Amino acid sequence: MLELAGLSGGYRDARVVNDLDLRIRPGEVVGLLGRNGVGKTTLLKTVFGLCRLFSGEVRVDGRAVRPGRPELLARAGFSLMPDDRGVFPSLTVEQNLRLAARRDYDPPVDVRSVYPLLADRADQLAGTLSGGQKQQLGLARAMLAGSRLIAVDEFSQGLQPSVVDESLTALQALAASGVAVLVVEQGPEIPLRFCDRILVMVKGGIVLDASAADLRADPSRLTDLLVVG
Ligand SMILES: Nc1ncnc2c1ncn2[C@@H]1O[C@H](COP(=O)(O)OP(=O)(O)OP(=O)(O)O)[C@@H](O)[C@H]1O
Repeated sequence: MLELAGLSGGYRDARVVNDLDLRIRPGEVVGLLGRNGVGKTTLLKTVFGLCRLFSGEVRVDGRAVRPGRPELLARAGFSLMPDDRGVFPSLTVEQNLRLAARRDYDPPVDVRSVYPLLADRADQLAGTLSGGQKQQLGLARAMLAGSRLIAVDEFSQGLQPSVVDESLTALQALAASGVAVLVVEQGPEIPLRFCDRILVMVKGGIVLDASAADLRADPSRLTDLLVVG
C-alpha cells in the first residue's frame, strides 16, 4: 500500500535520508527505531512531502505521489502525527475531535473511553493542554479520521505508562481492521512488545528490518544498534 523506492530526502543541500527502500502493508504495525539524529523524523517528513525530496519515489497502491504536495498523501488517507501533535490550539478539545472525525467511518475504538481526559476537558482550548494531553488528543484525532495509515513520531513521549498501554491496545484494534500503523520510538521496549515488524535506522538508511517475534528471541541484534557508541 505504501512503498518507498530509492528515497533520498532532507533539507536544502543536506541529504539526511539516503536511497531508502521500504514497503508497508495494510494492518501492519511497524516500529521505526534509531538513535538521536539518524533521520527518523526527516524520513517521515520526506514521505509526507514536508521535506525536500532529492530523489526516489513515494508510491501509494503502486502509483507515485507527486513530490511537494503534502495534501495528496492526506487525501489518500495517510495521517502523520508530527512531534508537535498537529492539534488546532485555538479550538476546544471537542471541536478538534469533531473536525477530525470522518463522517462515513465507524472506528473500531471509542476514543473517549480510551482517553477519558478528552471527555473531561471537552471545552478546554487544545493549546492549553500539556504535551502529553495534546499527544492523547492527536492520537484520538488520528483514530477518528478513517486513515489507511497512521504514522506517529515520538510515540510515547510525554505519555504515562498506563496511557501508552491504552493507546497501543487501541492502535492494535485499528490495525486488526486493516489500518497500517508506524510508530517512531527512541527505545526498543515498546516496539518489541507491540509491533509486528521493527526497522532500525542508522545514518539515514534502514540497517535492520525484522519481525518483532524474531527480535524478541534475540534482542541483542536490536539493542546493539541503539547503544550510543
Ligand atoms: N530543519 C533542518 N535543517 C537542516 N538539518 C536538519 C533540520 N532538521 C533536522 N536536521 C538534521 O537532520 C538530521 C536528522 O534529524 P532527525 O530529526 O530526522 O533525526 P531523528 O532520528 O528523528 O532524531 P530525534 O529522535 O532526535 O528527533 C540531524 O543531523 C539534524 O541535525
